[in-house]
Amino acid sequence: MVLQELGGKLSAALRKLQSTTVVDEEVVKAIITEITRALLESDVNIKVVMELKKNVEAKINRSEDASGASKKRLIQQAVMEELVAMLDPKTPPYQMKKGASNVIMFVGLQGSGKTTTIAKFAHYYQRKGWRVAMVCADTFRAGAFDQLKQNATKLRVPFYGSYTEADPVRIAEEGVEQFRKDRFEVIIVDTSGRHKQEDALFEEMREIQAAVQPDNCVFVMDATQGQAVADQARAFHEAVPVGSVVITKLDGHAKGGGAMSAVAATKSPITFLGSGEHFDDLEPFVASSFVSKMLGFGDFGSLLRELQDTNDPGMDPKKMMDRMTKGQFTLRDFYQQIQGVLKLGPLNKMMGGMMPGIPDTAQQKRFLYMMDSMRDDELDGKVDIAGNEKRVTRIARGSGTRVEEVQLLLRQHKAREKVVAQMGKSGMMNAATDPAMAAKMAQLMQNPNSRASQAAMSKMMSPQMLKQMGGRDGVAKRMREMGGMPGMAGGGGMDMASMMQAMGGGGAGAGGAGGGMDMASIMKMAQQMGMGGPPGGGRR
Ligand SMILES: Nc1nc2c(ncn2[C@@H]2O[C@H](COP(=O)(O)OP(=O)(O)OP(=O)(O)O)[C@@H](O)[C@H]2O)c(=O)[nH]1
Repeated sequence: MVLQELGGKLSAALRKLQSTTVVDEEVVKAIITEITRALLESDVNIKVVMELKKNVEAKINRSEDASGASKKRLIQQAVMEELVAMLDPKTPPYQMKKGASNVIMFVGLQGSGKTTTIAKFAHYYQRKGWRVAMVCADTFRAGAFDQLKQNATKLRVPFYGSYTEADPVRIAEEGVEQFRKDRFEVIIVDTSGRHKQEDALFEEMREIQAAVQPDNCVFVMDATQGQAVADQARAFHEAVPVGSVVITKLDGHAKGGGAMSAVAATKSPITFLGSGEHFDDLEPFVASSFVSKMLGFGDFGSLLRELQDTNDPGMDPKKMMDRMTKGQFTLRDFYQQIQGVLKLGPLNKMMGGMMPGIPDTAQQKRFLYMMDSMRDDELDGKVDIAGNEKRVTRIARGSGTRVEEVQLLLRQHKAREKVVAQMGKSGMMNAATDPAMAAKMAQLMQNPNSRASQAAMSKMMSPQMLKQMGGRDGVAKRMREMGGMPGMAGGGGMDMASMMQAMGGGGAGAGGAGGGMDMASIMKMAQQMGMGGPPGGGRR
């Protein structure tokens, strides 16, 4: 997770709200001051910070007479919205077209992390099942071709380049032509960087751009310089049609917030963030999800996007739901579920708190390692492992765990399988995946403090679930808590109600992950199975 420090400071300021009962002018002022300071410390431009402050204050002042609880929510919502607005240039980025040749030219200064990012980018699309190839048109830096070649070989991605040809335009043209002919879907062109912005670099970029006619120019930029990158971003933007930006080296860097807001100000959409030196360290960027995650509110949006994007047919969430409605629950399903829970972050903890007997995060991860050592037929429940001592020992050894732990995993899986089988038989699973029910729950969550909503919510639950939640009072308490949670009760595109509706509706945006991923089913399944959340995305 990038920008931890800033996130920690911002959420600490917001958490103060939770502990105060009286929200008077002084409290509001103190919180806004803390947020302002946190942003300035992460090098966000002072003008941008002042604008944000002004907007938050205006939003709060507009509803002067709001009561304590709703005022808290209002402040949290306003902060969320303003942070999202700061990072979202509202310019749609280039959309990759499946089945066509998308030529993507990467530009950036030397050392910005361009070549590394290209490998991450290739890996990202490759994992999703796209046919990827790379062209090295960086003839300026000695060793650039070797670096790209090494990465491409590790990733098993075809590459094109030359040790002898000195003309980058010619290499780019030839490489792209060959890969177009071979119908590659993502053709990445690496171009040279220079130590600083100079005319020769921009001229070369323009020539390559004219020769290969890329569908998108991705500008790679190093975050460590903070807001100072604004000039650089503008200069590249003027030289070539930059369609998206990747910001690198955001891992633990104090100035990241400055770089991100500076880029957003140039109206170039940020599409990915680099957060380390490994191929996996690339996070797709969506402002609302990012802010929500940064503040520690969990990130349903990107979880669902991952679910939709997953390319492994065994990990298809729709198929998983289909199987579950039939009462089947394989180890592979268990794997997906644990992954989903792990991705929920703090929300995992919150939901976990509702249910006893949930393995902690470390144990969940060890379960994943064990399942990584299993064969497909074992994951798919075609053969039994529990009775095969040799396999249990082998799996323990392969995953660096103990035999008893593998047995624990198998027992936990069996227990869940039993519950799903029962639910499947009773038809409860079908009710749980009913979008109308999700919409109704969403509506009720809009008034978490109303006694009528609490009663209606209780009525929607099965007697066992109601009992588990501590009866009507327990449901009321849970609703109030969720309603009072920032990001849950509205705003920032992350509110519980619209999330439920989106997921339940199965339509646009985050929803539609097989139509079966509504909040009601997630909550219900979580309740029934002693787990914390929805099934997770593709397996690594
Ligand atoms: N911590 C961290 N390091 C990164 C990240 N991205 C790249 N790097 C490191 O930054 C250094 C420069 O990256 P390169 O990819 O070689 O740089 P480049 O921009 O391709 O350089 P040119 O090809 O000369 O333009 C390398 O040591 C990378 O490992 C990131 O997201 N986080």
